[in-house]
Amino acid sequence: MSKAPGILAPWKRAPSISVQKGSQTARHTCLPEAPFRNCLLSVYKANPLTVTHPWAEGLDQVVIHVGALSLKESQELAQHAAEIGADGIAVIAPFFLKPWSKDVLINFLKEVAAAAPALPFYYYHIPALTGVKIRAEELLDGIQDKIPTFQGLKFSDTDLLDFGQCVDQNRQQQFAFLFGVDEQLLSALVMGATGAVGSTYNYLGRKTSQMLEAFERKDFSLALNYQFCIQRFINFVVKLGFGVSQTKAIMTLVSGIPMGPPRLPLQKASREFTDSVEAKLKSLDFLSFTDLKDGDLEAGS
Ligand SMILES: CC(=O)N[C@@H]([C@@H](O)[C@H](O)[C@H](O)CO)[C@@H](O)CC(=O)C(=O)O
Repeated sequence: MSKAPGILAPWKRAPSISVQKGSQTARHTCLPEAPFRNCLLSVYKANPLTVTHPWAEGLDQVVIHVGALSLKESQELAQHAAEIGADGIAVIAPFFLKPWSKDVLINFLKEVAAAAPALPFYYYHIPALTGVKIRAEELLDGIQDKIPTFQGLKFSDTDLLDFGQCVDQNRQQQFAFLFGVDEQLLSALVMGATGAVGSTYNYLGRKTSQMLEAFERKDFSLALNYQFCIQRFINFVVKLGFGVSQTKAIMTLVSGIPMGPPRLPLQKASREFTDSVEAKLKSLDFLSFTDLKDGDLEAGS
């Protein structure tokens, strides 16, 4: 894995990218649907990512999310990911017709993984959105016997008991444990997270990098200060109402790159939201005035 500015040692085994946009530098794991969650399910098929896509340039690795509601569609996406040279695939649990037991979910994942047998496979655990609450710790028990390409887990849940047990019970494996609750990342690092994937790293990269550096230096008090600072921002936007549309609006605000409007059924974030966020980012010293770019806020919000 190549080195890049802002790379920190705990992120060794995770497939990762370094993102540098203006003053925002961060290294984080890349599941392309995270920065572009509209790609998840509905959009990917119509607009498949390619590893030569401008967004993928300079990335260390590209892991493509191929989850879908139908097994066949998921397998087709997995094959396509292999054909275009992805470094791995990730899959969420199907959530309309849900798997109700660990064995059923494993069988579904196994069939998807088998469609791209040369690619590392990641399970994307996000029960708040899928409604599939099978504990990750149970799922990981013996998973490589069923899915030999299993490489790791993206864990987007606040259950740190479950996350900790995933790490603790798999110490002999070289799995990637990628954490997805940005406001709790420090706790997950203590538990053994090897990487992170999250929406806020697209614009809070610098503060997150500083937290990771402090953690690496074992300056836990400073790391906690950074985590609290990040929490203050996330707490603020959660109270205003925070989701994919708002993420797009903030990314446009910070980067100046128009992210485009969200697709139905999502509604674009209001101008009032964007204005409040801009003021908050400045008051928390996340951004100076010059960091903010003149993006096309209409297109991006
Ligand atoms: C439920 C959810 O959206 N979680 C986010 C977090 O990054 C989240 O936005 C952040 O922790 C703020 O709560 C990620 O884990 C998932 C994500 O970014 C994605 O799939 O697009």
